Amino acid sequence: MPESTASQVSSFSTTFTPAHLKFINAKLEKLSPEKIIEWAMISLPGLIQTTAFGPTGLVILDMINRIHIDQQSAANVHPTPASSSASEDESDDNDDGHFKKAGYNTQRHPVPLIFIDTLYHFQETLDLAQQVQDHYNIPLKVYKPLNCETTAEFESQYGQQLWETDDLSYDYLVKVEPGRRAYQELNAQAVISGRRRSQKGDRAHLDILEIESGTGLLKLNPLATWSFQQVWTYLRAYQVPFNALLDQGYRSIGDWHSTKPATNPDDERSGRWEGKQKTECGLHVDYFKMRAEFQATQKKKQALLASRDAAAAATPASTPATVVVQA
Ligand SMILES: Nc1ncnc2c1ncn2[C@@H]1O[C@H](COP(=O)(O)OS(=O)(=O)O)[C@@H](OP(=O)(O)O)[C@H]1O
Repeated sequence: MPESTASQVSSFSTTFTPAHLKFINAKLEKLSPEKIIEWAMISLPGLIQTTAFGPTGLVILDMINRIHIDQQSAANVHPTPASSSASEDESDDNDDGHFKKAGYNTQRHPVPLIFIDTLYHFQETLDLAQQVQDHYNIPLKVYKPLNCETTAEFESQYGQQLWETDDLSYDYLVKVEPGRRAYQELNAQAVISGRRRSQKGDRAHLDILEIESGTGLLKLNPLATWSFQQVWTYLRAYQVPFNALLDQGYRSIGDWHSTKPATNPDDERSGRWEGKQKTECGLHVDYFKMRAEFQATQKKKQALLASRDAAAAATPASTPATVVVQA
């Protein structure tokens, strides 16, 4: 990390107060996205990137790929959790051994990359995921809804079109839970996301660095200040692969059933959840609140099923029809 960046934002501490956070954000606001990412790669332990391969995430991915940090600095980024059972090979890896075990080449791409496969993505998004892995020669960690490999498996457990009947449970099952599982498995302490202020709605006042209450998980939004046009210009200038649907008027791309081309040129998320009040999928809202609401919904559903079963059991079996046999 160049001296200038390190000294501009140097007071990171995992126990910082809201005042520290404000101070750090004031410093980050003055840095370019590249410098913000560089700072995070050096200063934030357990840093990962989560992406749906939206244009913003692709710019971030490309920037990460262009940043080279030395081994000593990498040691600060991904400390190995203390493990008495580490083999000699693993202990030789020392500082970045944890992520090597998880299949990441910390030399080439030091920030693990995760994708939550909801099982309802467009084929174009899945193709792009493969294209990006090939282009950058990076491993991708894919997380799906728990115990579900296919849409058929998901629907056999939760029914068809769950997003229509119970969108909160749908969001929790396909996005929120897999995301949390990813953070836990990778020991993530800081997560890079592709949100920007110009995406409006809840994102209009987004801080570059956020801290999640209750968990202390850090969330970094390095392109918070960029417009769609800046993102697009970068993608073209650096020949970054992007989703083929962008050429068909799509701007923000999630599940196929909740995504249309943008209907308002001034609002890139106007094609999401058309006709609904909804503006977020749950990944970026209060996790504990979301989980509590999901659990309450499940309880209600179970109570309803139990009362239906009880009612069915209390109904006397219908009298078999009498068959009159004519002599
Ligand atoms: N499926 C999935 N897997 C991993 N990460 C994901 C996913 N969906 C959203 N994100 C993260 O949220 C960023 C904003 O996404 P969106 O604008 O599409 O909104 S939303 O999250 O779907 O509501 C998004 O930014 P991009 O990296 O530009 O895709 C990611 O950081």
